[in-house]
Amino acid sequence: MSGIMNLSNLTVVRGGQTLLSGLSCACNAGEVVVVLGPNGAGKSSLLLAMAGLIPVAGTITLSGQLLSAYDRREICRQIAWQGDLPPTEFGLTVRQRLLLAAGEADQGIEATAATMDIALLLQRPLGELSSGERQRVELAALMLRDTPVWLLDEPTAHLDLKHQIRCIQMLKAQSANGRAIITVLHDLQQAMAIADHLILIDGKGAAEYGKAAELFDGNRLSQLFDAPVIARGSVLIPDYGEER
Ligand SMILES: Nc1ncnc2c1ncn2[C@@H]1O[C@H](COP(=O)(O)OP(=O)(O)OP(=O)(O)O)[C@@H](O)[C@H]1O
Repeated sequence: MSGIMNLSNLTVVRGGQTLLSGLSCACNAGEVVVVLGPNGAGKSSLLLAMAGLIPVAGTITLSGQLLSAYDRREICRQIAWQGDLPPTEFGLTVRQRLLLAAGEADQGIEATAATMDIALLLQRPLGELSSGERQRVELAALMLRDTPVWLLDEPTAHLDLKHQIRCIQMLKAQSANGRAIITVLHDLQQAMAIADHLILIDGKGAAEYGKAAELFDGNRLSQLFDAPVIARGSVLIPDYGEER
């Protein structure tokens, strides 16, 4: 395999529990890998492993070198991370948060703020924003960092429908511009809209990697989530039962 990030025979153990074992995959520039699986399966743990933040068995390479051989600063130059909303201490405004992400050059801040629909929030303190507004700020901060790899843990969390769509469109555009994006998602439609490849983690220690077109299958996803997933035309949706 020859992606910008390659996992080979990866095993992740946490709290004495094997979350996944034997996972091999290639994450290529210009492609989106979506990680799906039930709560507690190990999706966030896999991203932490890919950022070099928790120990693993097997190998992870980044730009052709072992991840374990990089220092933290170089990993940060190559990988950007979006996880839970960070704390809002220090009284930073939105503009100051974005300046920190952009490395003090304010080039691109206005355009990025427009893309994430936060232009009117630039002077506001982060601590006064709603969760969805803060999530949009964090996505804008991500866009301002010039890293080839993005590791995203539920980037559409907290977002209303308009901004979920905007986020998914932004991820498509970023991947078309050459970023390698590995993202955890819970929404099947969002996953279908952007995934080139999928990593399915089943919560029992098994993980599977493959082309999205091959792994998006109602039976397979029903089994994965232990929940009914039905096909409506070419779209897979959760079965909530009869409509009222
Ligand atoms: N710091 C930790 N030490 C030990 N075990 C942990 C730690 N953090 C998480 N775990 C355990 O590892 C397992 C996987 O957690 P993880 O957060 O990776 O799941 P997830 O698939 O991202 O779940 P969710 O969909 O709920 O966000 C869980 O059983 C969790 O309890």
